[in-house]
Amino acid sequence: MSQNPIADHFQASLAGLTRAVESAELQATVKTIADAITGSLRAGNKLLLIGNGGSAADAQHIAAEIVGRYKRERRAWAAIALTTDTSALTAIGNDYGIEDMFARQVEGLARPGDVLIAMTTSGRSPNILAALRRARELGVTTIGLTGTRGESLRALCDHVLIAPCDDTPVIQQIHMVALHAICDDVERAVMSEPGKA
Ligand SMILES: O=C(CO)[C@@H](O)[C@H](O)[C@H](O)[C@H](O)COP(=O)(O)O
Ligand SMILES: [Zn+2]
Repeated sequence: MSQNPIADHFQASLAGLTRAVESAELQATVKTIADAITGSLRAGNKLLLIGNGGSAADAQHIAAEIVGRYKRERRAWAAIALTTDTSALTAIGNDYGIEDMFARQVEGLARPGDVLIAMTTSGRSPNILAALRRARELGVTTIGLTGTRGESLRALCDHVLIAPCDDTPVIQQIHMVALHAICDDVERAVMSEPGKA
């Protein structure tokens, strides 16, 4: 700790990102996840995203990159953040309980071959775990993004990206860098196929 808490914050962020960029395993996982999403979108399926709090905002951010565009001019691809429909979220939360708020939307909207990205920095949020379980039952590819507290997510996911850190905001920052890298890789891959752009 220095006398400058703001500088400390930047340093903590930098330290987390440095550990991430130095992890060959993490880089390989990012590529594996990108390939899974590329394959799903190429086959006409869709990407679903969920998260709580700041990660809910991140879910929306990435859905917008896919339906809109990341960097390249192309046709729209299918992605939806299940964090945005306040009527569905409040109705499900009120009638069934918060634990079901994403699982019920997954049940209604997901189809076999789709991909679900679930972000949880703790790896323990019951609404995220319930959605991953429901997705698996439905034949959806499950991807968990978490931090070092979230190792147990592996049991529910086809692929898990663990940010090498236990601090929620830094984990979220690493998730966003990884997700932008994934958007870039998916855009390059799908657009390189003739007639698929
Ligand atoms: O954005 C932040 C902290 O940076 C918070 O809003 C944070 O996302 C919330 O506390 C979430 O409820 C944490 O949930 P989770 O990541 O453990 O699933
Ligand atoms: Zn935050």
